[in-house]
Amino acid sequence: MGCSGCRVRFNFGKVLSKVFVFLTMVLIFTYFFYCLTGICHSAPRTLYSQRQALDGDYDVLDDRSRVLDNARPAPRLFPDAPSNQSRTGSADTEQVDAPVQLPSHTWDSTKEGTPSSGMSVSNTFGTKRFPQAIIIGVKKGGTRALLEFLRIHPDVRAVGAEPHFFDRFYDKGLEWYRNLMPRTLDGQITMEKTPSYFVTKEAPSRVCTMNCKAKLIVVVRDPVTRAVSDYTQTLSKNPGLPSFQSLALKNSSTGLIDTTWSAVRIGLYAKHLENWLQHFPLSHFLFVSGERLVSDPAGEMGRVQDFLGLKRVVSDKHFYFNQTKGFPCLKKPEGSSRPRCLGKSKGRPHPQIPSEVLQRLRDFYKPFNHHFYQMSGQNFGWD
Ligand SMILES: Nc1ncnc2c1ncn2[C@@H]1O[C@H](COP(=O)(O)OS(=O)(=O)O)[C@@H](OP(=O)(O)O)[C@H]1O
Repeated sequence: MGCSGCRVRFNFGKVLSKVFVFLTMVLIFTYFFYCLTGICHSAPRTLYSQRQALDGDYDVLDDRSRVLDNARPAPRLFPDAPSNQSRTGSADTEQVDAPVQLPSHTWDSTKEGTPSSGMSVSNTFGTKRFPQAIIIGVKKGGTRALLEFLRIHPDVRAVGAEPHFFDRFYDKGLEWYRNLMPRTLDGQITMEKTPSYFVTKEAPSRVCTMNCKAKLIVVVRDPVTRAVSDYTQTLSKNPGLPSFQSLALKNSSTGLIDTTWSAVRIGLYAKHLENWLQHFPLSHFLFVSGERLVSDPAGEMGRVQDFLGLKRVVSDKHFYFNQTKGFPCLKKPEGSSRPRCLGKSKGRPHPQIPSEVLQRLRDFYKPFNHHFYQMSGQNFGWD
């Protein structure tokens, strides 16, 4: 009697250990399945993203908005949106920024999009494709605002951080680049923005090697204000920087402009555009006014959506003017807790620059601006 009780307990123990082994195998199998479909890749922060966080133009909010973008459910598609080219899929490489304290009015996607909590199954659907449209410039033109406004569109998926593939990381190869892209479904557009492409000599031929049909967006802003904005950004990281005028002028008595200073050189839009036009026809470009993106974001977004062949989804109902920020911000999306403005690194107050220095720069840019108006067929009214 006692012995048969032992046997029952013994058998029960065996069954229990078998169940345990079975469950462990199910767990391991499930883990590998998710790894194969890409989810495990989301957690670690790559060396590359850390490098970007240290980079001059990098906005820490950007990566987290990318996490949100990759985590949101698959959006509804519009049949009239352009179709994608590449169809091959590969593993995800999410980039996750360390949490930082954010002011309540800034873009904050940490709550909704942490890799542990927010990874929806939509992440496993779709295909990583090369971008069909790229915001190639210009630095300090308003490129971040444009990309974030575009990301509201259900048919646009974009890399949050700047990949810098066609200028800095080209030797990593096209597959590396495609792996950075979010997955898209048919009819969705893949996008990225790296404003330094516009002034990179090799970028046009490299972009053409990837996709000669790519649509190219350039956000342009008065080159004088742009130069001051560029200087303000550098100054914020290096408070010991010499004055704007000492960098902009070769010699204060002659008043000659130093075109070797990147803050000045980037504003020679006609010169950079000439380089791009050797590889792409003008019809592939859309020039967005950085000024109108602030004064009339919905109007400018209408042009951008038309250019991309998208239905006009982003409209004036998405924006409001935030008096504190001094810029348009996105209205509180349904189901979200707060409205969204760009971070502190966008819309910084500019230092006072002597008016004669600004005037000297204006005179210097005038012929280049006019040449650019002729080339682009648009008068931006900077002078
Ligand atoms: N909605 C909104 N919110 C905040 N800022 C806005 C917005 N729209 C355009 N801008 C202008 O964008 C300027 C920064 O440009 P970029 O995003 O291209 O800068 S960067 O090259 O990525 O560093 C930034 O320049 P500064 O004002 O000099 O900081 C802004 O003037």
